[in-house]
Amino acid sequence: MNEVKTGKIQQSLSGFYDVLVGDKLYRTRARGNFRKRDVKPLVGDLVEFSSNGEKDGYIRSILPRRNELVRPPIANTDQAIVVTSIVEPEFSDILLDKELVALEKEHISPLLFFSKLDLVAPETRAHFLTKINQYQTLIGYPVFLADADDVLAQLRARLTKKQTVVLGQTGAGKSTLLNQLEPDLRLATGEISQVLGRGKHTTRKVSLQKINHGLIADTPGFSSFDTLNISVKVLKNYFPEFVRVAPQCKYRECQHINEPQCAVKAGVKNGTILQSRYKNYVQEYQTLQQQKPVYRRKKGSQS
Ligand SMILES: Nc1nc2c(ncn2[C@@H]2O[C@H](COP(=O)(O)OP(=O)(O)OP(=O)(O)O)[C@@H](O)[C@H]2O)c(=O)[nH]1
Ligand SMILES: [Zn+2]
Repeated sequence: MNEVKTGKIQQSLSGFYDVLVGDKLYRTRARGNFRKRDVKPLVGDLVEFSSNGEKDGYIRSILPRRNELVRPPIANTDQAIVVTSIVEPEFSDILLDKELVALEKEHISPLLFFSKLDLVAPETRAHFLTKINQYQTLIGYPVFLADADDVLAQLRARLTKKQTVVLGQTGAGKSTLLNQLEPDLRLATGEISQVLGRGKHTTRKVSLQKINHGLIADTPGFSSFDTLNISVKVLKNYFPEFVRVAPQCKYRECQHINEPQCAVKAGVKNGTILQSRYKNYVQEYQTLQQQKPVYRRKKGSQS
């Protein structure tokens, strides 16, 4: 008998989609007519599928997505652990801030995890800690340090009933963290890297794994960040600390660039907004502005 079920795509493998329904996994395909419609099912998608067997089925529809990331390709993510190393690869606030903007745009909550603090001298560590902690105190992002007591328990507690992605530069320590969080996953990541060999991480597939009553996806690392696909006018909306003070700017549409009496610029001056965040905002603003010039229609020019 053909039965319609709803489940979540756990991984996709050459035309097949593994769909999780509770604890059960179904290997499904997308129907021909469905494939023509130009919507490709993504890992994380909630789908309706018909099944007349114990283990297989056909996807009939994708339920509306709450959000969608392009890199990694995944839908319906609640939160992201952004793994950033202090060295090897070297800390870059530009890269971090770009990642954060991409997440804010999709309403995905960032958790910031900093690795390799043990590899630097105490003075360097102290210098970085001041900066890192400001992401929590001045912006509000939860900060986790790889070498802090109890960091794994704290992170693990955050994973319950959530879909989490682990993001970060190649070599930042994503897989290392995941294996510490869930030692059962070690086998899976070990197998994959053996098959693909070193340095072929970019071809690695995204898949959701069960962890502490939630789901987590390790993702291929990146070595640089794509250009943000954002309209220049709304970039400011993805800096939460700007959004909080913006009502105090003189102009309602203040872009926090050249306008007088700007609360964001005042915040940078009095130390309540990180200087580097503002600098990265201005830089990104200019980049986006050059890419997509804003055409303003002159008043009265409509015909
Ligand atoms: N000393 C130290 N080494 C670390 C730490 N975290 C990760 N490493 C090492 O850094 C290297 C890269 O870590 P991975 O976990 O493979 O990094 P990744 O982010 O998964 O990298 P890709 O899969 O290539 O994207 C490994 O040799 C780890 O042992 C840390 O906190 N301290
Ligand atoms: Zn302003």
